[in-house]
Amino acid sequence: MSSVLRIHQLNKHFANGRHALRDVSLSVSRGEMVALIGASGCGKSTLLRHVAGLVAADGATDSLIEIDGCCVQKGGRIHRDIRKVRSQVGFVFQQFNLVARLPVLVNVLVGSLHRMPWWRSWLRMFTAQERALALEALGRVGIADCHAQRASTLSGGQQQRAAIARTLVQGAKVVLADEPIASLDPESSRKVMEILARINREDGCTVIVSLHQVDIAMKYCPRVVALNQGQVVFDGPSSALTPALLRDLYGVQAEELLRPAAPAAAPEGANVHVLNPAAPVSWAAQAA
Ligand SMILES: Nc1ncnc2c1ncn2[C@@H]1O[C@H](COP(=O)(O)OP(=O)(O)OP(=O)(O)O)[C@@H](O)[C@H]1O
Repeated sequence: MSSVLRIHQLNKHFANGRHALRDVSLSVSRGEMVALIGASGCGKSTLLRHVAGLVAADGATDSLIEIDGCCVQKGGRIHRDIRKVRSQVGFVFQQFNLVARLPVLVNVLVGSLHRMPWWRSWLRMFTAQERALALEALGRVGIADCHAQRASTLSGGQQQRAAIARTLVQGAKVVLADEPIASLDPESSRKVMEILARINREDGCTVIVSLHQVDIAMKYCPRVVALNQGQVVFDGPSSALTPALLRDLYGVQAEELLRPAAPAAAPEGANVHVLNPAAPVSWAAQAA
């Protein structure tokens, strides 16, 4: 499989001296669905923001980020053609990032702005074809009937689904989802994760999603990358992760990752690994 994302020797110190990313190197193949896990403050958001070219890495280094062979940043400098690269990358934020007062359909149509002349985007003049595409995307995430409502009137889960519809309209090859379910109830979380898995499966879209709970990462993502204090400490099949390994990697912080998702998140008959920190042996046996 060809590599769609390449990260080489990424380091990031913030102005306050915090060393948030330490020599991060990763390669993600086209069509993979990868979970980025780690305790709070380990650098998940910082890494995704670097990949999207929203933050520059430390200068005077050999760092490199490429998406589909195009440079996002090199040696701490964001590439001058970053807008072109960003058009291939959909970013789903924890807090949805929709324009609250605008209708849902217009929010989704924002995903097509990069394909139209500036005057049309400025006047918000969308063609019938663009509207049809946006409606179709809303249908795929199950909220077509909400298209005329203001974004602010949707539930959190519906807003997140609208944000995913926006990436569909954008035609993103890579979707970066930064804790997309962190503020959602279990049932909405399940729907959002199912939709991300479906666009990965059906559209061949590469998905990298940061998550707090290991059980959700294991259920939806065949590959897991775990960070600890800005460093990649595990990169491999999610089935290889065990509570014992997580405790080795994280020490006391492992409890944060092992906290199971609420049972309501599990669909009937689903093969969910419910992580019980009190019973690591049986869970490890199940995962093996
Ligand atoms: N703009 C900034 N200035 C200074 N420090 C920052 C900045 N952004 C992030 N940090 C620090 O970098 C580290 C990594 O933060 P980051 O938000 O990437 O973690 P995270 O793994 O996404 O955490 P969470 O799961 O809580 O969202 C943290 O210690 C954070 O305080």
